[in-house]
Amino acid sequence: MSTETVTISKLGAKGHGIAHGPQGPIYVAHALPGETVAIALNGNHGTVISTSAVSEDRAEPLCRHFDPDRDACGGCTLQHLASAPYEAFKRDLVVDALKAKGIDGLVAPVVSCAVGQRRRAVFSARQTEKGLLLGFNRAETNHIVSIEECPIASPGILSGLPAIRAVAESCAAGADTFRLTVTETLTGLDLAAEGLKPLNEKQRRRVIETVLAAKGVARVSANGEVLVEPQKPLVDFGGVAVSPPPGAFMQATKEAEDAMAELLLSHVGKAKRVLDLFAGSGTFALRLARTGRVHAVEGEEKPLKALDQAARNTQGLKAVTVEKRDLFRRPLTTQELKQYDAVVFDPPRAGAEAQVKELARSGVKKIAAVSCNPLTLARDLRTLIDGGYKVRSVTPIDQFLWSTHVEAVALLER
Ligand SMILES: C[S@@+](CC[C@H](N)C(=O)[O-])C[C@H]1O[C@@H](n2cnc3c(N)ncnc32)[C@H](O)[C@@H]1O
Repeated sequence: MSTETVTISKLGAKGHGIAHGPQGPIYVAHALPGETVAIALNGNHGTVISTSAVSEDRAEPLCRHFDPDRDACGGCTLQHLASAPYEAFKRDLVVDALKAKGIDGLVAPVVSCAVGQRRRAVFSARQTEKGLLLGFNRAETNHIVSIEECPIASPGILSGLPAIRAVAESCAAGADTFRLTVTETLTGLDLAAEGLKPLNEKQRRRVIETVLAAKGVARVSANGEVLVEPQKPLVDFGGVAVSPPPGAFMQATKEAEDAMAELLLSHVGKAKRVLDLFAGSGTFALRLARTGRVHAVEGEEKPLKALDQAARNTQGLKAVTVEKRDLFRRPLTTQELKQYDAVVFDPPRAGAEAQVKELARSGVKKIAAVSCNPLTLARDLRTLIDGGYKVRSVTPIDQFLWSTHVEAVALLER
């Protein structure tokens, strides 16, 4: 390890300040463009010792767990960046990914994210000699930082921390680390533990007693199995009540979900036959079914069942059909796509490569692409453009405040 003084020239995609040293780029966490910093250099990573020229874009972090000089949690990367350059950074993640695929000039301003909106958080937990450790991992390590506050989490999750801790403690057996996904639902907190060793009868009883004594916990599951469910967890997808399965995917903030839904609904308009691909528990399908018949396709059985049940229990929706299908291996073919006026797709980070190849050859009039990865979105848009589609807009949506992740909705037509 050596000491050097460097000047940061830009912010990298992972939120590090990047300086150019004689051996190539040096990545410095918590440093901003324009700043001159003395660093302890380890390989091509620097740790700030002192800053002599402070950027005007620097902001005071809101959370005590962000402080790099203390035991900082790795949940946030960019709390030290003021809001205007922060939003420019997020927008540029999309702009740069599209540019690299020859797609220019279509990116709208970012739909912002406020503090206190995150309704889903994934905690790490472990029993120690001093008691239960519950928190978030320090960046790029397995070390758990115990959490006392979190400005991005919803008030429901924050006020539920004592109950979450008590349930985690009742689940914890041995010193192994496990993950606890906490989702705030309309009926209470939904807690899904994963990576736990199978619980014996005594441990199960302890979890049940803890949940019944705690306030505000709707359900606890371990490795996908429901242990106790005082209330059926319910979420609202555009006026349709859905009970998602334990640990199922859900958009991390309701505000981002609503923004995405509004964009794609305005584009799809009154299309009579709509296909929703990678449909999850029906976040978009159930909203789309207010005006058109919807076929929802998804790889996982349980969310699809929740979607189907919600559609059957709700008055005033057009017909909703569901299909379990692996869209990476068996995308809908050009022939199958013929019956739809509009297609919505919202794949995992890997994107929808196989499916867009079929879509690019199809006659579907309108497409809405929702994505959590600008790189695979750009690749997929390129395929659709080469197949004759025009991109009308791309809107970045900040769903993961102070992280380096960004969502985007692209609207296309032919
Ligand atoms: C980003 S989520 C979107 C879910 C839903 N649209 C929503 O907004 O809640 C991606 C979804 O794709 C599903 N998925 C992942 N791989 C898949 C595959 N190979 N075939 C079909 N669905 C898949 C996941 O189960 C998940 O529900």
